[in-house]
Amino acid sequence: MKLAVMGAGSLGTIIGALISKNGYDIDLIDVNKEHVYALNTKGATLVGHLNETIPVKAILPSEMKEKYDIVFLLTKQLHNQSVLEGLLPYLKEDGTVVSLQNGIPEEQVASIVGKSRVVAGTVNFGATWKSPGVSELTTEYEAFKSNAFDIGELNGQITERIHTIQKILESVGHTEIKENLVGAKWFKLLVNVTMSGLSTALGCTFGGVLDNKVALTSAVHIMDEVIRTAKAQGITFIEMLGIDFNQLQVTDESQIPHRMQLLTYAFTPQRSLKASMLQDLEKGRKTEIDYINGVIKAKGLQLGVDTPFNNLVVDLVKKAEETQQLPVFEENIKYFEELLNSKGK
Ligand SMILES: NC(=O)C1=CN([C@@H]2O[C@H](COP(=O)(O)OP(=O)(O)OC[C@H]3O[C@@H](n4cnc5c(N)ncnc54)[C@H](OP(=O)(O)O)[C@@H]3O)[C@@H](O)[C@H]2O)C=CC1
Ligand SMILES: CC(C)(CO)C(=O)C(=O)O
Repeated sequence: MKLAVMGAGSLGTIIGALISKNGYDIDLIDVNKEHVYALNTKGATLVGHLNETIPVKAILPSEMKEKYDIVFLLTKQLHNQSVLEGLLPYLKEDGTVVSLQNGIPEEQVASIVGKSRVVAGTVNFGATWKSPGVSELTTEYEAFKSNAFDIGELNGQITERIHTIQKILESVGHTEIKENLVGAKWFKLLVNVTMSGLSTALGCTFGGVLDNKVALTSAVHIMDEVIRTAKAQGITFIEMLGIDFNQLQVTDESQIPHRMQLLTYAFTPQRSLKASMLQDLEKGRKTEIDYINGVIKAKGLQLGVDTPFNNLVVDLVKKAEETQQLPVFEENIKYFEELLNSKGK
């Protein structure tokens, strides 16, 4: 079985290396020449909550030769059209693309490679690319090992191929097959919209959001907007940490302190996480904001759900992209404070 990771960056380096270590034949495909060279000559060096160097085979997209059975898609969504069009000649007729990106990219992926060749999943840990050949695991080891991926078929069926993919991903960490894949993707979207989007807009870690009353109250409202948008489409989130997020819509102001407590409980173990979108801003790059908070803004508009907190996150992140200035917490928190005051919240 011939495997590939398409986009061996922060996550792809770790995932590709650990699958390779388990004896699978996997190519780590990436456009960064220096990174590809370092991976081939020195191996993949995993740091942070991991500490090992693993021999891997890395190639540039222009060096693809063989056809792949399974490709783990780990480039940023911004590049999906060109990445997938380039991959098409190298994907077997009965091959599969495992879309592991944040957001809800499956429709677009399917429109390029064909619906029957797509399965999807969520990555439940964080990683940061450090330098050529080196990637850092930013989630604590136990949390990473015990809850690495949720995966599933788009139609929720339990098939032989989803079991095969589960077995491969178990090389990295615990992998659950979800019949409610849409609910799993939307739960990850809720996390990304609420915590990654807001922390990026404020230029802080997840802990920075939890430690500030205005930020945490805003996070509750952002989460509420996601829940309302999901509900309007008939989407049911999977449960996480025994919490049913479907029940957390804010119908009365008095519920806000309880929601703040729940967010603190759920994300305290992730305090040190820095959203991948903030890492993009630090590198002077465009973020996936259109595919994360932008999805809620667009769907909210379409479905008649008001999403002012989420729209503010989109505006602030886009401003940072355009001006190439990193968000400053003390400046941007004022916009959220104004929004809270204007709503009398
Ligand atoms: N990092 C994290 O903690 C998490 C990220 N995710 C999601 O996973 C996905 C990947 O994220 P992440 O690993 O952070 O992203 P990175 O940007 O770190 O990695 C993507 C890699 O793909 C490379 N690349 C760009 N264009 C191409 C191309 N045409 N062909 C092959 N490789 C290409 C990039 O090279 P170059 O940098 O030179 O452009 C980079 O090395 C995203 O959707 C993200 O939202 C999900 C959970 C956690
Ligand atoms: C929440 C986090 C950090 C890890 O799952 C992530 O998905 C991201 O910021 O891209």
